[in-house]
Parts: sequence; structure tokens; C-alpha cells
Amino acid sequence: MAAVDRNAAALGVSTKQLMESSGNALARGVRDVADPDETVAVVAGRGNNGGDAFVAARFLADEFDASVRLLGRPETITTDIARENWDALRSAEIDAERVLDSTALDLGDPDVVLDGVLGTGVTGAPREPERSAIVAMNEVDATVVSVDVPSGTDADTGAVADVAVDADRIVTFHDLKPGLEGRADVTVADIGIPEAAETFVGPGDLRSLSRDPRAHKGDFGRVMVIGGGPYTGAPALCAQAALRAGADLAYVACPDAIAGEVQGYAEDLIVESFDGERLRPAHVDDLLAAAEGRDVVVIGPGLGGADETLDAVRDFLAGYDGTAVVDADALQVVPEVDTDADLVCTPHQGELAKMGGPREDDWEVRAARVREFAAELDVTLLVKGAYDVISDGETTRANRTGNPGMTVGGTGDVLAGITGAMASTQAPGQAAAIAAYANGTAGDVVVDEQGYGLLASDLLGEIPTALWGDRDA
Ligand SMILES: NC(=O)C1=CN([C@@H]2O[C@H](COP(=O)(O)OP(=O)(O)OC[C@H]3O[C@@H](n4cnc5c(N)ncnc54)[C@H](O)[C@@H]3O)[C@@H](O)[C@H]2O)[C@H](O)CC1
Ligand SMILES: [K+]
Repeated sequence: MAAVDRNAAALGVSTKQLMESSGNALARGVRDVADPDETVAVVAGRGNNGGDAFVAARFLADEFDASVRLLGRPETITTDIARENWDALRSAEIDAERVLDSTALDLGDPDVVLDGVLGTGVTGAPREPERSAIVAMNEVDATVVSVDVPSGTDADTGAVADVAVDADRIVTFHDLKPGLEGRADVTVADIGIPEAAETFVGPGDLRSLSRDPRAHKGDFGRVMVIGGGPYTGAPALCAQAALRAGADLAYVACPDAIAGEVQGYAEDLIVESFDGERLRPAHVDDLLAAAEGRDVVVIGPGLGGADETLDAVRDFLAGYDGTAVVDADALQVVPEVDTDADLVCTPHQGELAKMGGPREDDWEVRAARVREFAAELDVTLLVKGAYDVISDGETTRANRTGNPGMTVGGTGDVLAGITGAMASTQAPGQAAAIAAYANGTAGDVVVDEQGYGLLASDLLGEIPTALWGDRDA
């Protein structure tokens, strides 16, 4: 939900606007259960759940005998927008008071209680002052309307704490939250979040990339690139992109003949070569053994399409059961391979067609067909285009970052590397979505700064900012 919120804000729909819609929807919910002039007691916590309740009180104040209790000091309200809505109540002289001792909370004898104590921001069972307030609310003989979730319900899991609001009605926003499924007393209110905030990958999707300060080496992935042969730059770009996207270690498994050249691109890479000039089936056992100790394999960049190389790719995937990003020439074997691995395939539209996939000009039609094809192959597809389409066969996303400067060779290798790094900490579909977004953002920054004529290697230095530069995420 927080990710969708951030994506909506990036589309120009601010959280404050959403809060206004939420409060409006709550007021409608209260009108459904109360007659004009009845008493409505609003109880608000210090997060945005309380903020929604403040807005609702502003909508209800003319029509009902409404009063607001804030649990705590206004200075401790956690967000600017909730505080602004508290201030608006005070300025408008709407009955709103702070409660400094919730054990002494006296709600009187209201007809309706509006529960804006805790919402999706809750962690663990309610603590004071919220705890006593919840007990007091349950003791009153009134119709209780909960804001988003009954306070005391964990919105991630649906688990109900030992102390939780016993709601008669729930007005939840945008989507049904866990634990509310199947309840007859729930209204899902449309608060104006555009569908695009979920369809298009945005800065909110990057929220999952924040790191625990206690992290140690290996937590963010050991990525192994199997590539090179006819081309040397591709595996090097791919592995460097994986490092720029936060992987802890990047290995390149490539033929002896080019190992020195690959290492020459960057000392950060760990090059492990096999004999000869290209990948052959004889190499597969050793590669499978090496892959055991790695989180993700990226297979394809620069391998070429020789028959024996494609046979080796087929054998490798047949014997592999981890996560693999498949790119370039390796893609063509995917439809015929029988594997236990989780595959993330990164074709452009020509490569998708070569895999037997759909060719559609309109991106929305393409998205629907890509989803079907991903389900049919049982893989995650990231189909590159002006609008990249990402689908794991269930969830389908699109990415709008990127520009025509990125048609230059090598940008696909960079994308595959970012995807490899992301797939070591994220589910395949989300990994591919974030990778497409970051790769395109990096390309947009380069082209903004210098115009077209970018090199794929120009993208590398921009990847970290594209992933972690959004301070609001
Ligand atoms: N997109 C939307 O759906 C919108 C939702 N909105 C509403 O915002 C809340 C979520 O707000 P948030 O500020 O993130 O959190 P809460 O208000 O739920 O609570 C945070 C508040 O509570 C403290 N806290 C956390 N855990 C506990 C606990 N166990 N005991 C006591 N106190 C606790 C925490 O420190 C904070 O002070 C969502 O539910 C919607 O109602 C917005 O309107 C925007 C659109
Ligand atoms: K609530």
C-alpha cells in the first residue's frame, strides 16, 4: 500500500489528496449508520489513520454532533498531512481536544464511534495510549466505524491482537486488507488512486530495497554470469551492472580465450573460465557445481548462438533448480527446456517472437498476451520495448522509463545484470519490474545530461542513484 501511495504521488496524486478522499468516504460511511444530529465521537491516533479521521470530522461537523479526541499531543502527530488536518479542525473551531491520559478517556454516550486509532502503520499489539483507548471504545454502546482496519488488526497479516476494536463497520481504502475478506460489514472505498500507480513501475517499488544496517556480505546476492565467447563486452557489462545494482559478488564464467579481456574491463569481477572459445555441453557439470554456491545465474550475454552452445544452455537449465535470468541467444531454448529453475526471461520483441510469443503493437494488448505466454511457459517475462511489459503469468506491470537512446548495443546486458542482482533479494516479477525501471531511469539521466549517443557503459554509474536516489521512497 505504501508503495502504491508513493507511485500515486509520483503521478501527481498526493497522499494529502488521498487523505481527503478517505475522509470523505468515511463521512459517507457514518451517514449510512447515523441520523442527522446524532453524536459521533471520533478517536484518532497520531498517524495518517488519525488524519483520515480528522478529515471525516470536518465533513461531519455540520450535520452531526461530532467531537474529536486526539490520543496524545499534536506535536507528536507523525506526518505533516495529518497535523495539517488537525490544525484545520482547530482553526475551524470544530470540537477537537487532545487526550493526555487515555486511561481516563471519557467518550460519553455517543451514537457512533469513529475508530481512527491505528491503521496499516501498526506494528505489534497496541501499546499505550492506544491500548486503553481501544478498551474504552469497545465499552461504549455505539455503532463503531473503523477507519481502514479495526485498530489492533495487523494489516499485513490480518492477525487480531489481544486488544482490538470490535467494529460494526469498516471503511477500507483502495483495496481489501488481509483479515477483512469475507466480512459483510466492509466497504472498499475508491480514494482516487489511479490504476497507473499499480500498473506502472514507479519509485514506490524501490521501497523494498532499503537495507538493514546489520546486513553482511552475501545478503544481497552472489550473481554468476554465464556469457561470452563471440562477444566479450556483454558478460562484463552484465556483471558490472549486477554490482552497481547492489549484488555483493559478481562472477563471470566465460571461455578461456576471452577471460583476460573480460577481467580487463573491471577488477571488481571474479572471472572463472572454462576451456576453449565458446560454451559447450562438456562445461555444464562444472558450471552447475559452481552455481550451487551462487544466488542467481544470468545466462546468455555474449554467448552467441552456435548449436553446441545452445545445447549447453539447454543442459544447464535442465540441471539447474535456482533462479536464472535468461537473455540474448539463450532465450530461444526456453520454450523447449524442462527445468525446475525459476526463469526470468528478458527478450526484446523480436526475441519474444522467436520464442513463439506474441507480436503486438499496442502495449496493453501486448501486456495481456505476454501474461498468457508467461503463464504458458511458467516463467517471468520482461519484454523490452518503449513500454516494457513484465509478467509472471499472474501480475502484469509496465515500465515507462527509458528512451530511444537506449537502442544502442549492450543496454540489454546491463538490464540482465540488474535483474540478476534484484532477483537475489526480490520475487522474480518484482525483480524484473525494478530492473526495467532502474535501467530506464539510468538511461534517462544520461540522455538528459548529454543527449543521445550514450554507451551502455554510461548506464553503469547511474544505476545506484536510479535505485536508491529517491529520498522520498
Ligand atoms: N493509500 C492509502 O490507502 C491511504 C491511507 N491512508 C491512511 O493511512 C493509514 C496508515 O497511516 P500510517 O501513518 O502509516 O500509520 P497508522 O496511522 O496506522 O499508525 C501509525 C502510528 O501508530 C504508531 N504505532 C505503530 N504501532 C503501534 C502500536 N502497536 N501501538 C501503538 N502505536 C503504534 C506509530 O508510531 C505511528 O504513530 C492507513 O491505514 C489509512 O488510514 C492515508 O489517508 C493516505 C491514503
Ligand atoms: K483504525
